[in-house]
Amino acid sequence: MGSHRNALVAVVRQELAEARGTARAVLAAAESARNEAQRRKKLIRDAYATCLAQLAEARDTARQDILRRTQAEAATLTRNVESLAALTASGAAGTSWRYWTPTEPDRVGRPGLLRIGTVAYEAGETRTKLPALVPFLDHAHVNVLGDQPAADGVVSGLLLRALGTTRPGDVRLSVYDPEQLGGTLAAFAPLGNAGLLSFVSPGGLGAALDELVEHICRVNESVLAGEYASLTELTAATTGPRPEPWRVVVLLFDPGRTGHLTGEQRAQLDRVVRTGVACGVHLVVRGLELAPHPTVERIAVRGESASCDTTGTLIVTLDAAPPPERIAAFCRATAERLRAGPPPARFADLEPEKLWTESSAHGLTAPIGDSTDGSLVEVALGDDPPHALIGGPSGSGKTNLIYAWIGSLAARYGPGELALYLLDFKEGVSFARFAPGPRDPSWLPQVRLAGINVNGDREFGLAMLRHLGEELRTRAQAAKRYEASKLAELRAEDPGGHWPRIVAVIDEFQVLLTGRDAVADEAVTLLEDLARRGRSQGIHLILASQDVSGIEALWGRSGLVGQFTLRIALPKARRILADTNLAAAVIPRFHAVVNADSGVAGANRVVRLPDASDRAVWRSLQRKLWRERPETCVPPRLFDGDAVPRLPAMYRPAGRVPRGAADVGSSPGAVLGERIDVSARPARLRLGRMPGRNLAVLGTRIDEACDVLASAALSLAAQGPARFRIVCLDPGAERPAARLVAELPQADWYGPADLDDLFGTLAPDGIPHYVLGYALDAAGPAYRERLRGLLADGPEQRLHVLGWWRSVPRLRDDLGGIGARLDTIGAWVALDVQGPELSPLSPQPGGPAWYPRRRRALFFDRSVHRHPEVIIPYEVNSDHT
Ligand SMILES: Nc1ncnc2c1ncn2[C@@H]1O[C@H](COP(=O)(O)OP(=O)(O)OP(=O)(O)O)[C@@H](O)[C@H]1O
Repeated sequence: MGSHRNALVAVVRQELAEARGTARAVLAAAESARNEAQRRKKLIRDAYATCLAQLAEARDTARQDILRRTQAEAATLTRNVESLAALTASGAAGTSWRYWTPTEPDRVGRPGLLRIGTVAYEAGETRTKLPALVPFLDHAHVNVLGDQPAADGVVSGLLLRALGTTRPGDVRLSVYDPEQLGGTLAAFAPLGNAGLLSFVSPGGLGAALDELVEHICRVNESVLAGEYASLTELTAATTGPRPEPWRVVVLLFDPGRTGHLTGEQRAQLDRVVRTGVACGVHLVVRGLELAPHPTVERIAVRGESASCDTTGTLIVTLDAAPPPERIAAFCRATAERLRAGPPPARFADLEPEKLWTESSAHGLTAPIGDSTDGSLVEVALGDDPPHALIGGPSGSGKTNLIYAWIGSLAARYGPGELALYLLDFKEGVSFARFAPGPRDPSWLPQVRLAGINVNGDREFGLAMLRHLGEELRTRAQAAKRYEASKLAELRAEDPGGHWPRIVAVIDEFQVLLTGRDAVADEAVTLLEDLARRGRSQGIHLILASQDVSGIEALWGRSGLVGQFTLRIALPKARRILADTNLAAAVIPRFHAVVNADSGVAGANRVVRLPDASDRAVWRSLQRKLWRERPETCVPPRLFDGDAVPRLPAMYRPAGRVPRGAADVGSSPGAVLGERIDVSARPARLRLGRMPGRNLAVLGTRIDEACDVLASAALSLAAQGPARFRIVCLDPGAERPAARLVAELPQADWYGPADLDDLFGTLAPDGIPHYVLGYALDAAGPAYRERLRGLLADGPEQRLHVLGWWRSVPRLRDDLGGIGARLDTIGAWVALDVQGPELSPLSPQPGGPAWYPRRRRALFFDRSVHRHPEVIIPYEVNSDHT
């Protein structure tokens, strides 16, 4: 029993032990599960915290980014708004009173917005202020409501800004101030002296409103006449001054009172509100609410602040009222200026709104200034009048007038419509501005030729006239082909052709005509032809002179002067207008009388001329036109009488020396200098195998003689194989002669002791030989015989002498003395040799009319010239200029 119990106990114990073991295991598993759960919970907590931190960081970055962008955008926006404000309310429209001065608009300027105060604005971290702007002239009536005296400050500020941004006389004020009897705006009273301000009496409001309504009716009926919607539109369409001034009517009511207006007055006021702005009538009403209308700008004043329709809910901090003494000073100055008349047009006012829109088929019309009422005065060139004569004493403004005219034409007519040829016989460079220069690369695209410092070179004037004469012939032939009788018809028949109108301006033209010589005779003939036939071929002449005798010389040639029906007389000009027409004697400085009827009294128009001489103003127009030039446009030819041309590189030997066998051509051309012509061609002497093909350079100017010989030799060397023998018998010429030897491919040097050698070795070998003789007259009698033989027989064997003799008698001595035949000298270049001395060499009895001058030479080639021609010896080495 005891063992059974023991056994039972043992079983129970065993089971208990097992149950405990199981319970322990279960506990351990539960604990491990709990631990795992706790670990996971911690993990999740940690992840959550990280997530939160990351989110916070991301949010922070995003916020920073947004803030940065907002700031940048706000800054840009502020800048834009500021520049917009500066643009729409520039100068007197927006400057604070401290720095305020009136700014007159240009002719095409239209009123913008006006500042009344500032609006505070947060631009990022900075607080900034923008001008608060309201519309007024051409845009709105202004209705100021609220506290006085700030409201009065707004009114006087707006009025001053409006007056200061318009021309004197363009705004007329009426003030109705029944409480203060005009005292509120007393500072504006000086305007009354010029009729720009009137006060309406306390009982006169009804009549004043009736008058305004009638004015609006009249503007609608006779000024706008159904063609324009508003005065603004009409003014924009015309070039003249504003057809009607703005009428600004200020009505100052006391806000504390009521019953300001009768029913009839209210109805009239409403009519003005509805219709006034289009007709230039603007109300400024304080203390009475105007009927709502899109053209009413309401400004509600509270203390020193305000809100208005334009700025919406933004609070405007109002500017202080302008100081009364400043208003009064401005009004006095305006009245004074009005009495003195409007200021003359500025050069920029002559510019059209768009460049190069005009066709010159029927003529050239351009304003050159304005009349005393401010409207531009146009001057026409075409079939009638075809040509113009300008006169006025020195300093009266002829050059300035020419600049103004050229600028005005050039802005309207492009290079396909207008070609300009400009010549100034005065000493000076007035036309140089049209050509590219070292300081300004721009040029006027219409200018084909500009001549400056031409006073000594009448031949250049002649060359220009000849060139125009050729153009006239070309046009006449084309007109004949197309059966056209004038340029407009030719252009219509030949639309693909290039037929611009040509305007040739010759300042101090009388220089060309004075003197009884071949130049004057030919110039008159050419001018007469151009004046007579140029009219129908679109070639127009503008001649200017300060010299009465020069103009009188023209009067003697009735065939010529009769064509110049357009006369422009500057102050104190004589003989430009008809004798009975004394207008030029009484016009003030910088004015001109324009008369398109040959100067008869009754056809005068007085023009105020703008200042077109100012280089900066001119340059701004020229640069604009230059940038617009078509690709085909080439710079003008500039002839400067004071400049010495250099021998062009193409006439100098370069690169490979031509081989002996190369073909040299039958008559190589020796280049001697630049011709005085429109295209600056070189003067050439053909050296063929014919008797007399030698050259004599005559005179004592060593530099120029050396340059002539050097350019002849170098240009011959550049054309093909040739052999040169340099004979230098004057120590003064040794340097340039030695330089020439150095530059020539095949040249030998002969000094005074080598003359036997020279003559002894000269033999024809098929290649041209050129003997360049410096001071050949120094060879002396011993060599004369051989020299004569060489001159006579050499050219046919291609042996040519290009020699310098220091005088004509010495040349003659070398050739056989008095009575000697000079046939062996087929061509000569005379430097400082007087005309009569050249008579033995010249076809004209008594010699050519030639007055030697620096860097000019007379060239005569018996085989091509009827008369000698003036040339400019090229500078070959730059030792002497
Ligand atoms: N309309 C003008 N407004 C302002 N200045 C002007 C005006 N016209 C001319 N001038 C100035 O007057 C001066 C003389 O003018 P300009 O050289 O045109 O006269 P001119 O008649 O050509 O004289 P000259 O025959 O001696 O050359 C210049 O300094 C020029 O700038």
